[in-house]
Amino acid sequence: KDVNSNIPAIANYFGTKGRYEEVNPHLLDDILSVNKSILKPGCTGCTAVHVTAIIRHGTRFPTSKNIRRMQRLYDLVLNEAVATDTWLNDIKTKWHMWYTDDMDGKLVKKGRDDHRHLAVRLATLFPSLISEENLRNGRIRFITSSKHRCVDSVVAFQEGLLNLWKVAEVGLGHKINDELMRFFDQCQRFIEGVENNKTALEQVYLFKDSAEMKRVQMKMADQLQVPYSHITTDLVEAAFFLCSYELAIKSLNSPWCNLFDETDAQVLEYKNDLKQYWKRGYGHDINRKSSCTLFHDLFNRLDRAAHEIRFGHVSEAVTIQVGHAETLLPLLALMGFFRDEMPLTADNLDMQRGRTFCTSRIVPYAANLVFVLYDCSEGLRLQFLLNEKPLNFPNINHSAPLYGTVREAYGELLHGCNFEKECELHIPNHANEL
Ligand SMILES: O=P(O)(O)O[C@H]1[C@H](OP(=O)(O)O)[C@@H](OP(=O)(O)O)[C@H](O)[C@@H](O)[C@H]1OP(=O)(O)O
Repeated sequence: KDVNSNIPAIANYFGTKGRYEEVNPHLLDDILSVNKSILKPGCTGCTAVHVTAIIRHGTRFPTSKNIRRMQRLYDLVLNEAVATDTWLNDIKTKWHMWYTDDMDGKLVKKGRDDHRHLAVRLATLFPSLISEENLRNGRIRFITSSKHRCVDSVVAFQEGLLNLWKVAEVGLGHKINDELMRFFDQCQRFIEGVENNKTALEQVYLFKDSAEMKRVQMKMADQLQVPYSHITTDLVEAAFFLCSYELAIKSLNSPWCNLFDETDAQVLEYKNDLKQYWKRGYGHDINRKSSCTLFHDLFNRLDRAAHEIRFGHVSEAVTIQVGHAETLLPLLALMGFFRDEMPLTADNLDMQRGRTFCTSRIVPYAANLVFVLYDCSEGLRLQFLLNEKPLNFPNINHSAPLYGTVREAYGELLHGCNFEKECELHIPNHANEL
């Protein structure tokens, strides 16, 4: 059966729990296909001299928080739901709850394949940089978050390269660096002001009580023929996530998907986007300011390559950095990508249907930000690829502008964006404050 026909219509609305294939559907036919024409940075005599790739881990299991919710939903369906439809009967008699608490966000086999295949596609795009020779002579550096799903992803990425070149283990390593890949854990102002501050996600809570969400809850209760009060927003989300995980992990169009149509899915997608916007995106300045460390690290690498190429040799040809959706989103916001005119709020879903801050399109599993530095006849150029597709820097109308133009555009951040200053907690000293 054609694999594409087995994809639920709502698969494009799974937000940060979406498959990479939904963002790049051509990969469903050929997982290793690349489009080299995107690399023509619109100039002559260009040679790629450095690549930095900041990559989200691959497909993972649900976190324990969501596994518990899924178990509660499954129990409710088994004990209370009246099965009239075939799909509901399938949930009650054929499907079983196979997720267990110990899975807690760990990488799944599909997630390892996500990174193995991404490694091969990037090596195909940049054969002179992501090469066996550069791997052997230590010109490819691997950095990861300490979380198991990220460590397992970077190992899978390396396996993809070793398999491609039919090379036995060459003692590859990776450096764990949470200061870079989990910067949000070390930013006091973020921890106090957002992570541990319920009011920071007020719009998410308001949306949970919105008419749009109530409609989805009541529809689900009606389909299951259970009292409205038994279907909370958490259980609605658990059903939505079950559909997303069954597709992402097992490529199945699960019976759970029948609970939602595209209108319902757009409501649940917006709820997730509200969470990401207010916790990782433009909602609070500190969200993006906490990524200053990663921003400066990126441009320090690019600057070093730009300096070294003048002497004909770039010491670090490739940097592979593996993190989380919450690593990529704040950096994208700091650099001005996907900024809507209007903030995302609980009451403006209808006006935000065409929003640019849409995590389903930006950060699926294995999402990746790739920065390519070219040495061209007219100077150095920088190209940005998001999920293997070119994306212009904000307010720069060129697919690979001069590197100096990009540095100028980010001049204020390059000369500022001091992590310590941005993240320190301002403890009012009453004597001075008076
Ligand atoms: O809703 P869950 O518990 O899955 O949220 C996870 C994050 O998953 P996401 O919301 O991005 O789908 C997870 O991000 P990931 O990129 O590592 O998958 C994050 O690490 C984890 O802490 C949960 O985020 P939260 O903000 O703590 O809910």
